[in-house]
Amino acid sequence: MNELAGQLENVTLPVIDMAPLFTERSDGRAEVAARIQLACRESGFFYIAGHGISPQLLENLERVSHAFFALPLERKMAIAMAKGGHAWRGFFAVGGELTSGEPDIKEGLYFGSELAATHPRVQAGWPLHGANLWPAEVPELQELVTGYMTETTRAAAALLEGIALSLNLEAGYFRSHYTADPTVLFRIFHYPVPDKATPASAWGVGEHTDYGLLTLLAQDRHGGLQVKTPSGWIDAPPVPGTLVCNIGDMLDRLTGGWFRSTPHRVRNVSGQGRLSFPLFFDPDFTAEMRALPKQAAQSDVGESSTVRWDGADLQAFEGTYGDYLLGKVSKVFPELSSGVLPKAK
Ligand SMILES: O=C(O)CCC(=O)C(=O)O
Ligand SMILES: [Fe+2]
Repeated sequence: MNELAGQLENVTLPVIDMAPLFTERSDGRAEVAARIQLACRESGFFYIAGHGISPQLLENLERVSHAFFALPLERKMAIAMAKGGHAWRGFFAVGGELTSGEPDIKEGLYFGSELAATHPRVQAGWPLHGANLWPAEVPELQELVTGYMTETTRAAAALLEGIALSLNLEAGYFRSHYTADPTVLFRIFHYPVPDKATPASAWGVGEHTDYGLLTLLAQDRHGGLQVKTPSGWIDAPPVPGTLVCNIGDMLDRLTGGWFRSTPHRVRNVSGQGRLSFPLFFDPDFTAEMRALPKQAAQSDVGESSTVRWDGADLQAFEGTYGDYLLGKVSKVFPELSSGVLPKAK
């Protein structure tokens, strides 16, 4: 951790070394779990070190992603999301996503678990299930994205064991109840330098919370991510070698608000194009969302747990994770969803 020390001066969120979660050492695991518990209750955001993801892989992914976004718009549109249909994959242009009702100043690529046309869920026409779209001009992207998703999913699964321990549940609790067949979505975002036509009030990503269990975010050196804390908005600047981790609405729902799904937003003021790489490690599409068993520590839920950034009553949600996700997706991509998604709750 020493080499990090100098980088941490402007960082107020905790950095948690999760390496003990990859071992059998119960004392080390308990210590990590205690730190996770504190972070999830305080802000729902922390950095993870010791995640096991190859820095070389991330470096290559960054280089190749820049090459993709530098293509002319019409070449990027060759894999536009509309062509991914139900699977919800491919490219969207700046202004194409409305995270909190207004167009975001970002473009991006959507990926997910690769499912063949013969997979029963694809055959049955399930939304958000299917094959990824890959750009012909940047062939290296496929192997890099696939490798990054594999490594980051492994880190997320280990981290979820730490979260289970932090809730007095057995380490495998979430795996056996919620993530045996997880919903894994991965995105690459490019936040361009705002041009003269961009209103000063516009956001790269508007204020929102994430939908599922865990988000693991790699960001390049430019920064711009802000997190809402009880004492106001704070920056979550890049810390080399770490990822930002935050918990989503479903962990908030499962813990009755004891763990926070915290609003965040992005504005790129670096003067250069910014890349970020969020991976969402979420429950099975079919998993029913209800409160955790009683032994999960969740006794002193404060009032803030019921007052949400979007006015929604998260604790009242009942249904599967798929229901929840489709409801969200149809709001952030209204145009696309009207054609391809079944009516969501
Ligand atoms: O780009 C970032 O730093 C954050 C992206 C984000 O919040 C999201 O994709 O949910
Ligand atoms: Fe987010």
